[in-house]
Amino acid sequence: MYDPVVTLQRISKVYSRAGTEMSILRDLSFSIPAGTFLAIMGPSGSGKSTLLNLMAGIDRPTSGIVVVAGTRLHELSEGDMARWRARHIGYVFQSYNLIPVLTAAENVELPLLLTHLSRAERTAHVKTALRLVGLADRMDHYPRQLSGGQEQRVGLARAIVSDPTMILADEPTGNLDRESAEAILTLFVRLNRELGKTIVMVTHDPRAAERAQLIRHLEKGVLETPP
Ligand SMILES: Nc1ncnc2c1ncn2[C@@H]1O[C@H](COP(=O)(O)OP(=O)(O)OP(=O)(O)O)[C@@H](O)[C@H]1O
Repeated sequence: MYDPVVTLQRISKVYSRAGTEMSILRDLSFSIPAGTFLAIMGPSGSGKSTLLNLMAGIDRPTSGIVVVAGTRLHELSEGDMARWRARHIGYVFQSYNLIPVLTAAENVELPLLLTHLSRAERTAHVKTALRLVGLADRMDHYPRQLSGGQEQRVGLARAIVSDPTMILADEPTGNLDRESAEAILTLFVRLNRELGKTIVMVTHDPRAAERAQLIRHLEKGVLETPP
């Protein structure tokens, strides 16, 4: 158990475009205790996805140190980072990002292809993950044969199948109707409460954020706790 799971120390992120520098995150420091379900809110363009991607090791800060699951991410090579990410991060995307030519079960199995698990073990893990999201009867369906809500539940099964240290979700309910969104949020709450998963969710939706234990607002590159 890593506690805190995430520590950000004096993180800054600056993008340069057409000779102009844009400071997206400014001297940001905070940590996320193990077992937290945190929602990050903030206006469009405030850097929420950038912040999530720093925690996932998908992006690197301009300055500052990111420590996730006991690892200082800047010390990893790209190859080590990919292996580290497969072990520790489950990522849920707004637009699901399922591979259309693979079935639900094959999509969920993908992260396990990077592990040493046997085929039989992989199948067992895939079944467990799909059962957990209530889609045991849709294993052989292709994404086009699923509703948006079901596709996102497959996305969530793929994120949890390797039992990662942390789940990161970028607007996971952004493309869903209210009922499907509630189903996904209820799954997040269960994963957090029953399995102790640390979850960081970026969202615009105050009703989604309310389901988290903790809400932080990103405003002009700084994280604020609402009153
Ligand atoms: N690779 C990049 N190069 C240059 N600018 C970028 C890059 N990625 C993001 N930005 C800029 O950084 C800012 C923050 O982007 P980010 O996607 O993190 O915001 P966000 O809060 O997640 O927004 P939204 O809610 O609209 O998804 C935006 O102004 C964006 O244009």
